[in-house]
Amino acid sequence: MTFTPPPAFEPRIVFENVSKTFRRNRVLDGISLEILKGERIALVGSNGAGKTTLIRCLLGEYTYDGTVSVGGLDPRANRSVVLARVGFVPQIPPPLKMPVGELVSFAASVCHSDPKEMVRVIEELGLDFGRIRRLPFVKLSGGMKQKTLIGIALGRPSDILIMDEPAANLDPEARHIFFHQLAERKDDSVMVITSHRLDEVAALVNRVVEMDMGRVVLDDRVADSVDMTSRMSCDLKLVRADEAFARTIGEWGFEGAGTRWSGMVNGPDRLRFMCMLSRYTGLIAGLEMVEGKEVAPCAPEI
Ligand SMILES: Nc1ncnc2c1ncn2[C@@H]1O[C@H](COP(=O)(O)OP(=O)(O)OP(=O)(O)O)[C@@H](O)[C@H]1O
Repeated sequence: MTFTPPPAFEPRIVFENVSKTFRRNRVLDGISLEILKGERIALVGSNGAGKTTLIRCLLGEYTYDGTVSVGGLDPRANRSVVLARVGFVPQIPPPLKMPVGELVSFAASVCHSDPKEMVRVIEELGLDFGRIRRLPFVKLSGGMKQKTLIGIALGRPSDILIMDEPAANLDPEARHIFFHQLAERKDDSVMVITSHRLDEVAALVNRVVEMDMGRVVLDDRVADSVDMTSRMSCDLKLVRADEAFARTIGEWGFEGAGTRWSGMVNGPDRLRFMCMLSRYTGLIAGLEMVEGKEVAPCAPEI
């Protein structure tokens, strides 16, 4: 079977003075933002800052005041065209009862793409599609749902990729593979990834937009230096053994005992790792981190 994807459109998103009010609650307050081809945006902010609402506006799900343009189109008036070209991983998986196999076929038909490619991404993330394809989507674990939704979003042609807290439920190996998959599509599209923690996504992006109470409070370009596919080999020496540290470093997949520990950290996880280490500053007697491309087991998610 051949698949003819809808014509590509310009990977560009523009918000002009966009406001959104739920009853009397002003959730977006005059947002203006232009996102261009090649930009990978971390949309960060505390709970309730308005990140998901902004995304729902650009997907054409909500009415709003102001103007939103996605690939030159009004997403409200052109929802099906926009959704056919925008890959989306939602924060909360929809409670769908349909079997996983049907969901993938349905999603592929909506965006005129080959379901096999979605299955390939899902399996790359570590799911055995043959075993889950007859299960109702709603019965999958949180991580399995997220892997399925990532597969659907990445396993299709798209000019714009929107991900709302996509890595929250992924196991460590899947996180590493997911970073690889994002690295592959790095340059010619637009990516928006939301998180309430910048350290989670800092290494994946080249621009940070922070929201607070429905406004953009920071818009910064960041150095595009971290190799998303790299891993760092790390050796740690402590001044003394510590039970709490041993537990935490064990959760990162490190091996060792007492005062000596070693393990691998995903390149994009390095900031999170250092944040964790900073809690134990007084204990650290020595630290060596060396970037490499090893394929050894990596540091698990905390
Ligand atoms: N459908 C809705 N009806 C009414 N209020 C809503 C609706 N969706 C969001 N809100 C409110 O809008 C505000 C912003 O919510 P939003 O989900 O956009 O924040 P967020 O930045 O994505 O937060 P989080 O990091 O917790 O996901 C919150 O006060 C929320 O209660």
